[in-house]
Amino acid sequence: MAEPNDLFGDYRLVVDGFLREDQCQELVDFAALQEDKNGFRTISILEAIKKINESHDQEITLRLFLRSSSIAKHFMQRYLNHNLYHHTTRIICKDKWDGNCFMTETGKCSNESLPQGTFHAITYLTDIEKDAGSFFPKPDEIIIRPKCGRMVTYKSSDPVGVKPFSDPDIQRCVLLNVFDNTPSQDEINHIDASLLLKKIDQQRVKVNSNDRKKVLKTLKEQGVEVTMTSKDLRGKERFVADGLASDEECEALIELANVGSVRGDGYKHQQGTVSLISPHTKHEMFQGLTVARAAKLAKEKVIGPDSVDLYLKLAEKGRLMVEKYLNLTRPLYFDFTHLVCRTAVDDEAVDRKDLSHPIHADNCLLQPDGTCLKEVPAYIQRDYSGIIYLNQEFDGGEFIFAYPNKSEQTSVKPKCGRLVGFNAADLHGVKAVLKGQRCCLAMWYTQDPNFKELAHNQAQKVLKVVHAEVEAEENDEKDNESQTSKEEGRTETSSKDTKSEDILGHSDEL
Ligand SMILES: O=C(O)CCC(=O)C(=O)O
Ligand SMILES: [Fe+2]
Repeated sequence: MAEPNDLFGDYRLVVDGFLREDQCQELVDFAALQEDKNGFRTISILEAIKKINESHDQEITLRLFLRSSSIAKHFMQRYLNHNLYHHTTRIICKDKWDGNCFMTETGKCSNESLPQGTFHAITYLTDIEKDAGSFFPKPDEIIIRPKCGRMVTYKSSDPVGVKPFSDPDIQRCVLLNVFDNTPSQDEINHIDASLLLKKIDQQRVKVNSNDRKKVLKTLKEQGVEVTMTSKDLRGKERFVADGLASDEECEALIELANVGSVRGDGYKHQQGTVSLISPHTKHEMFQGLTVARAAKLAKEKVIGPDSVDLYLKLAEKGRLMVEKYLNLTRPLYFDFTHLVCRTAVDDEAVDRKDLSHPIHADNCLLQPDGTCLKEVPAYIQRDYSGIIYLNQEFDGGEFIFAYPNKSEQTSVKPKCGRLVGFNAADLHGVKAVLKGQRCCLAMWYTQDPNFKELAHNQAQKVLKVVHAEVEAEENDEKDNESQTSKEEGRTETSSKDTKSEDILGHSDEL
């Protein structure tokens, strides 16, 4: 954090870490469809409300939009130690700026517009290496580099400009928050937006409680069957269901995990560096693939889109089963989804006393006295967990529920298509994987829509584009082939079939 002294001016602050990359991307995409006459893509809270009223599709993005500007407001209030109100809240994206006037962050030349409100907070949504910085011209010029999640604040009367940029690869997007000491329309828009979201929540609860039987029936028809109940597992909200995935599906996902996953993925924050070795035990290797990374790899054509479709589809099946079987009236949302494999490093290490994953709860910090503290850094928003296993060809690796003294209570043997669903506060762990590789799809769910993982929606959008590209390539290929066969006569027609099969085969490969 850079403070006013470093920045030569009162109320000038630069603070990093307000948004993650996926959140920046989501807000950039939200503004993408709204181009105004000056070449800006921009959306306000009021325009967002209209959009959500037309279709609830992007309700989750509105939540993020509201939350991001509320966090900025709370931060400023804390810093200034007095109340503030929203005056203007807008996402603004621009592709180039020729610098023909002193342009402010609102996109207007400074001589065209009077500064509005009392304080400005600009949160960058895109990373820009050169040009396009914000700058304080006085007393000495200071340039701030745009970077996703970085917020710069200043007094509205403090002149701040935007440096010109023309590189076609640059898109400069910011979340503009103007605050004032008295409430105005924008503050009311924020309240209206929150009420709209509450209404959507209530509707969802209503629909949710009505469709339980139907969904469970459909899942049953698809071969899903509960094989261990809460009684068998000696806990209130626990079950095991089989038949969620076929052998082919399990194989495809294991292959996806092995091709696309990053060793140590998901645990970088604990380790400092990415490591081959599991964060839980030195006898195992740990690799994981997030939904966001899977979508990225599909976009880069490293993996086929079908395997990512399958990843999302299976996760959704698991989510539905946990929500419906446990009869939860408030919907479950993905908080985090991870395709994970654990592999024994040394198949000979048979007398291991360690666990593959020590006894823990997914939403609190287990204390030596057996109590569990629901405090950050635990993921306290997580309410339920679900693990779908993908194989059984390994030694050890049983999932166990545990007593507060960490001793084993009940155990579940993984196998392809088996789901274990449980309350995220239940103590559990994984026994050592003694030989081979153990893969599963791990899911953590929340009932707070504000924590809904953005990656699933973002991945769906990416997959739509990738599928369209693959289809277009296939059609091009077919056109070329039919052109060639027309030119070369009937003898060549068989090669056309082989070719299109190749392409399909390739996209189906993973
Ligand atoms: O893989 C399993 O069976 C459980 C893993 C687990 O509990 C976790 O990752 O939090
Ligand atoms: Fe866990």
